[in-house]
Amino acid sequence: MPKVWTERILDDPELYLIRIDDDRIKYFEATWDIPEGITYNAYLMKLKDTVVLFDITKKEYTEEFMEALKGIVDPKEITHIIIHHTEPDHSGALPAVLEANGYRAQLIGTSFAKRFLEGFYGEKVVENFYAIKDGEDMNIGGKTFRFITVPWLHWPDTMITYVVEDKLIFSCDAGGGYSIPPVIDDSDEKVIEEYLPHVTKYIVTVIGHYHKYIVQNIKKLKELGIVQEARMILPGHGLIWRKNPMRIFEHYEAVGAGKVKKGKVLIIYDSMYGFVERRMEIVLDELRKHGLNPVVYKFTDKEAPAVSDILGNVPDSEALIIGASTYEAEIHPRIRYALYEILDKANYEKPVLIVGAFGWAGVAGKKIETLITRSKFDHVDTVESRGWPTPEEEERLRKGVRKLVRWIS
Ligand SMILES: Cc1cc2nc3c(=O)[nH]c(=O)nc-3n(C[C@H](O)[C@H](O)[C@H](O)COP(=O)(O)O)c2cc1C
Repeated sequence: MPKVWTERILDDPELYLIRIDDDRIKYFEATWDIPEGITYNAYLMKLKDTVVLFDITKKEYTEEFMEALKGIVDPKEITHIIIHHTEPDHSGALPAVLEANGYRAQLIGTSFAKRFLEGFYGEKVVENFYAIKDGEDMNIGGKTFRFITVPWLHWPDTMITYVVEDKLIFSCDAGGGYSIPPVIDDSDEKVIEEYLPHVTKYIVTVIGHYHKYIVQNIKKLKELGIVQEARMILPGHGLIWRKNPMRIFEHYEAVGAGKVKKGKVLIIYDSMYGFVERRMEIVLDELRKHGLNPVVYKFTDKEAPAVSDILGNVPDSEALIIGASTYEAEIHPRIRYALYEILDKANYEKPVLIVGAFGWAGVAGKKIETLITRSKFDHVDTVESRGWPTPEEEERLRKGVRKLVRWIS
């Protein structure tokens, strides 16, 4: 059974969090390994003669959500449902909520959201849907609700709500992260330190494909002045930010821009029988001589790290070293997949050194080089050879690392 939190988080206005801790999930979006789990956060605000529900939850947790909701309000009393983003982890239980509500509530979202909801759940769900314009203000229960579109954070339908008088930002996916924090907000520094790497992993795997929009949209919100003055940021996943609301958007900006941790070098390689591995031992030795901090992920016959974890380590790395064997005239399949995702989700301007091993005709190194050259990454060197590395090969590898070190510095 997932833990369900129904917490009153503000008295004025009367605001509740309904958080479902999904500890059953293994692969977010049927792709990203998240043994750390995820939470789905919805919020409910009671105002004068008005009850506003912000987002919902995943279909799988409809029963738990309805029970929690009924503990706070009679669903028939809900007058407005704000849909920030229609992805079914936030909207799956919408038909059940509307059913219990007798279809009285007005839905509010972008015109994209209306189209998507109709496609997901049918016409009836959007019969009473109001499509907002970017920056539009609506008076709801005596408060000014400002709706601001933030396209591609993380779908084209996405918007946030700013409750002007109370300076509250309901931000849905933006500001969210993986894992199930043991508390609901940012009051404990230790919790935040453990949580932020899960936020980075979430940003890269979920929004990474659109990471330039992270920077653009936060700039837009800053120009509107609302990030700086926000009293609370209330995302659709993970911690609520009320002690230092700016901090989560600063973290998003840093990841979006690929802000580096000095000295961190991400190393990814496969090795079936130890030939690439031997090369990487030489590379690691040379890196350490230069005082760099390697973070290593390797695919062998004993281990296969999650690509989601590798992706989470790209944004703050100063450089990448990719090692691969040639496999049936291709890049080894594990590295092929990891690289494909890096280029799609974590395509940053960072230097890359390529290391390859082959049996009869090297292909992997050249193929990786072509992919890197066409991406935002900078190609530093490719060192590829047959079988066990000779002393000359060892020197070529060390030279490649020194070139990378010079590039970084
Ligand atoms: C299934 C398989 C397919 C391979 N295909 C190729 C190939 O197409 N071309 C090549 O030159 N070597 C090929 N090799 C040889 C490896 O690339 C070579 O042994 C390399 O040194 C392996 O490094 P590793 O033990 O670190 O994985 C293949 C090896 C295996 C096991």
